[in-house]
Amino acid sequence: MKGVVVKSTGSWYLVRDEEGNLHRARLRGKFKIKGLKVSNPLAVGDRVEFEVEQTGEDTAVIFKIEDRENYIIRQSTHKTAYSHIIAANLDQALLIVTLVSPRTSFGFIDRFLVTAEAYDIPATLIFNKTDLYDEDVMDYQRQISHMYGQIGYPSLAVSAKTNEGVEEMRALLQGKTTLLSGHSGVGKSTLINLLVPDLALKTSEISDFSDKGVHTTTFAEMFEVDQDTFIIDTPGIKELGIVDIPAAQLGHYFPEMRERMNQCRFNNCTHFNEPGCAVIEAVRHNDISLSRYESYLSMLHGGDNRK
Ligand SMILES: Nc1nc2c(ncn2[C@@H]2O[C@H](COP(=O)(O)OP(=O)(O)OP(=O)(O)O)[C@@H](O)[C@H]2O)c(=O)[nH]1
Ligand SMILES: [Zn+2]
Repeated sequence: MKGVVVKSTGSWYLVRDEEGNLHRARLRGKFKIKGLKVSNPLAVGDRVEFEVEQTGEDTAVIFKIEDRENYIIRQSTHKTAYSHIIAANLDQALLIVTLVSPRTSFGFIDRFLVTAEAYDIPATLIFNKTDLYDEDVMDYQRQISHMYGQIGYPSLAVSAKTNEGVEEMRALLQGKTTLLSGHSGVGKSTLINLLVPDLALKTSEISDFSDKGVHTTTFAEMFEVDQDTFIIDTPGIKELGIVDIPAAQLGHYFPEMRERMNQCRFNNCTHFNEPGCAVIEAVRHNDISLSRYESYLSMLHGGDNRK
């Protein structure tokens, strides 16, 4: 049978078959990922082949993992330890942000976008809580959306309270597997509740299986919106684990810098204080937004990109 992993603990997995039934499964044999030490060989979103058999707690055995289109990992804070794959086979990532109550910082947004670039996952910004925006904040939101739109990140304004934009958000998700991310308090859970029918039921179905095992940390859960539409939630993960990006490479993950950097005088330009830097020139002329450039500098000098 074929299925998709909807929960991964590293020792056992929950697999949803094509008819929508859940199976608790283990992995047959050892699977290794080249050049990566991971604590879980299989992650939420992985497409697998499995057979059903009764082996103690687990009722299925996974014998094949299909090649991944992409995946995101969470790096361990200790250099020596293993990484954890958060999710695989994502079509897109939506970052939920708010301009009031709480206000999401540009630094946070831009680190998320750099991560999405690094993993090659299209990203969209969702501005939630528009019911709380006054005219000035509305204007500001439109300006920010315009700025991000110009560099290739679409956005959508929604309110989980008034339902404004929620149908458009549903349309964005349609037929795709989408990672939803956002700072605590932006309304991610409220939106997921609006978007996923019978969410409470699905959550309890999934946790029914979890209760059979010892307590294990999971990093992501996948919910079905409809037969070919899925949402991946990452509870407790504020930021995606960013890959280590050398200083000279960081600009590649800012699309508006990437398109200008071959005009810099030095080909190893870090766009900080080098003479003849095309990026700095573009910031001076407002062709690159100052807030994006500030995020870039803060990542460049932050050393540890995860901060
Ligand atoms: N006014 C307004 N309040 C909202 C909206 N969406 C969510 N909220 C409120 O914002 C608060 C946080 O919402 P949650 O859905 O719990 O936020 P979350 O992002 O899941 O946060 P964590 O559970 O901490 O990860 C709750 O009090 C919600 O009722 C909205 O569109 N407008
Ligand atoms: Zn430069």
